[in-house]
Amino acid sequence: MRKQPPSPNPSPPQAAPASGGGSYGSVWFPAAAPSRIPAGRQQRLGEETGNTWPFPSRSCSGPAGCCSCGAGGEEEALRGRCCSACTQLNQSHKLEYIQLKKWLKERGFDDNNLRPAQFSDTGRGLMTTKAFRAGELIISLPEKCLLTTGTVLSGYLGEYIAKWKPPISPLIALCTFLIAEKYAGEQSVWKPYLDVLPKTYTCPVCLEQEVVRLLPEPLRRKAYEQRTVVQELYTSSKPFFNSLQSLFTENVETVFNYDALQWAWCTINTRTVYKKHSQRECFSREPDVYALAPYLDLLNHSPNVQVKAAFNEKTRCYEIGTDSHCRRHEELFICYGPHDNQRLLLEYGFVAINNPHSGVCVSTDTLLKHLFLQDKQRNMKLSILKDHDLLENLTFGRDGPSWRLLTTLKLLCLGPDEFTYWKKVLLGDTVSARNEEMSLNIAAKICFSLIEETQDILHRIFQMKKDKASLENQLALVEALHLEDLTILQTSVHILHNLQAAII
Ligand SMILES: C[S@@+](CC[C@H](N)C(=O)[O-])C[C@H]1O[C@@H](n2cnc3c(N)ncnc32)[C@H](O)[C@@H]1O
Repeated sequence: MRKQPPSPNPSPPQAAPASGGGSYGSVWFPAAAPSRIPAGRQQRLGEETGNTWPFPSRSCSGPAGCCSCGAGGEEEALRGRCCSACTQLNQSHKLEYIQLKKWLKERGFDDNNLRPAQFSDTGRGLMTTKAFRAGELIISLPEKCLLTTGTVLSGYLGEYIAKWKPPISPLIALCTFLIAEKYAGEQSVWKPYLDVLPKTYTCPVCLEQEVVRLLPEPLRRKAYEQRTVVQELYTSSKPFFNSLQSLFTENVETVFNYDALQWAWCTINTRTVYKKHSQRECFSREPDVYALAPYLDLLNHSPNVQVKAAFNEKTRCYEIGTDSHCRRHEELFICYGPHDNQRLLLEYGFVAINNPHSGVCVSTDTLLKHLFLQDKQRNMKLSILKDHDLLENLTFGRDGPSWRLLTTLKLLCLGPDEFTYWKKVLLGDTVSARNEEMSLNIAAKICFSLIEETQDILHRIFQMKKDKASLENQLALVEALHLEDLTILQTSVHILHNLQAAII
């Protein structure tokens, strides 16, 4: 048990300077993560980017009478009965959500337009109880409900953080708070929020090694980096954790163990919104941009939605507004950023089906395997490509091979008599029909070899799912990623086939 309970009424987080100011000053988009987390999120929800995103495309294709079609009765919808296409289960009657709503109401948040629900395709999320018009505010969460470093400093940890040298990072301050409060259990003022946080996560740092080995590159490398980052964070924070011993009757090493830090790190990495705080002397220089936003953080991601989100300095609420119409009894989505599936898995531990931002990478190794070793100009071509940054980010997407990939292949396929035209290729001009045909043929060969590799790995996952039931969820996640890649590659094959037919 912790000796000293947290202050019963932690004062509200310190006011942060304008992070966009005014209503919807900025967009729901993440911020630069501290440089010590290279494999973590580079941006946080709500950071200003100048971008906005398209709005919920999700609509029920179920039979008439289904709740989400709008044809069914509200009662039926709220009971969670639905067609198979949009199966959703209202969760708001559950004790943990009733307590969370009560806790939020005490802090000025009372909302009846959204309710927690379990969705068949996206898991737990928020369902609308009314239609939203474009431009309407969908949620406005008072500052009092936010958990920031201000919350941490104003409580019992404040004096320990203030006197600790070298200063800890804002991120580790938040992790420490989450771990200590979770450990406090019934005594924690934040219990209603902590009770609805996920118990486990599926970010790569939490995946078993044998599952990580099944990830495609470059995600696999980043997954290892993420593990190292969290392990190093744990090792470097241990002396600070030890300094908190007087707060606990138990050994702090039991309270602040590696699993606890991993859980807290994932909570912050997957759930915080962007809220900038001014630099404080008691913290290291890493950016202080995190805010945990209870309830609001139940909103799932869709790459096809458009919302605006920011902390409103006038109303002192974190606000999200929609840019399009959203129907009643549908899952309400926000957009975490224009991320491909590898990034979604790395930073949030999930994969979005039909993600328009996803592509399959062609590594330099794969490229080189398909080139002619006897080409005397090979090294010169590779050096030109390197100078023009055309050996990285070569992809197959849902619209076929990327311009970068095709340009790279066209340059590599220049015949000895065509080599002098390499600048034309970089400008996007056609050099010869032979060059066009050859580059498309190699693109198709690469695509077929990637399809084979993906099918092999899917087969391995299929076998492992049978042998290792305990890894079922983790394997399903990696399987979803590869299945999406397979769809992209198969689409690319068709597109390449049409392009080849067009030039013959
Ligand atoms: C901010 S939380 C959203 C609420 C979360 N589903 C929950 O139950 O607490 C972000 C996490 O939700 C999950 N998530 C978000 N969007 C998703 C989607 N489209 N499909 C599946 N899982 C999603 C991922 O686990 C992600 O790390």
